[in-house]
Amino acid sequence: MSVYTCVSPSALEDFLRRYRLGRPLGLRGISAGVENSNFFLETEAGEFVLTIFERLPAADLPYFLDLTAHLAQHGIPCPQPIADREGHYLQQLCGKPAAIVQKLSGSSVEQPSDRQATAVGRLLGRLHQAGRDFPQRRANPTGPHWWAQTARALAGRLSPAEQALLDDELAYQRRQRASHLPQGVIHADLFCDNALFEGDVLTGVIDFYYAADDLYLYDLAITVNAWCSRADGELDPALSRALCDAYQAERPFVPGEASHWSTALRAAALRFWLSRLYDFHFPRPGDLIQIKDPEEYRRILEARRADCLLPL
Ligand SMILES: Nc1ncnc2c1ncn2[C@@H]1O[C@H](COP(=O)(O)OP(=O)(O)O)[C@@H](O)[C@H]1O
Ligand SMILES: N[C@@H](CCOP(=O)(O)O)C(=O)O
Repeated sequence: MSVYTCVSPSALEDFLRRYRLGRPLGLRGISAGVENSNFFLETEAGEFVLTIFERLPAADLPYFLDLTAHLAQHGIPCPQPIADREGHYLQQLCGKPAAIVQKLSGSSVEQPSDRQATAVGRLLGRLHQAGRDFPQRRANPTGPHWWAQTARALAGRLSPAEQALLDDELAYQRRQRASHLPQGVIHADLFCDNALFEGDVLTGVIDFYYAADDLYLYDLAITVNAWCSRADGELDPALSRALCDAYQAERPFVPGEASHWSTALRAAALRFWLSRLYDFHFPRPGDLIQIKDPEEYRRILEARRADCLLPL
């Protein structure tokens, strides 16, 4: 659970006066999430989610909020940001940037079914298409440059086996070239806890705070690793097929993407192994902090390396 900032009742009252949402009726810290402090907020106007941005660069926040608004306007089920009385999505609370967004119905699943994987694949394909005419650009801050920087920060803290795996994978990824493949706005963190369902119906996708420009295939690989990996790191072939087929029905692959698939899966595994290692070795202070297990992503990375010619 991650709540890094406590909000007093008077601070909340002052904050809400800047919106047309009436008075606060309740505020409850949310038990999931890693990056931001999130709260379910009830006001006289209904239920919302309040996010206090803890470590995202302030200059990037309009991008996330404008992107979510753009996708919502293009039919993607995601939380429409709520504008304040002056029409701004971004405000300040407890001296930090903050925003209120629409609360979506549904809840996340831990063990997705084939139908749920299909719904996620279709949604991701639609999201990539809907992002095509979003005018703002954002380079991916957790790309290869960040991998190398994070690896340097972790030096001396890893076991010899972890260090050897990391060095070898970084060297492998440095030799790959993919800049000719289709790119655009990607979600970049479409894990099971970032999709909401009612039964098999996908009611929403949330948490666009890693969204950026990068390869669509890499986003699909992040999603497949997150949704279709077994406890031992191996892919569940039926789930993976369901998700990828549904994705391709929305955005068919171009030549060259299939042959890059295995590299994309490895890159996606490496990225989350690194961030989890970093959070494990450099935990942040806070009231309710959730640290995700790096070992899960080490197993996924090992399994994708062993399956190095995995067909798409
Ligand atoms: N708009 C929303 N509607 C409903 N629930 C939400 C919404 N936004 C966040 N949540 C809940 O809050 C949790 C954490 O949100 P998330 O954006 O993933 O946090 P973080 O950015 O810290 O990772 C989610 O798993 C979900 O349960
Ligand atoms: N999904 C990532 C961590 C990022 O946290 P989120 O709560 O913002 O999705 C992981 O599982 O490592």
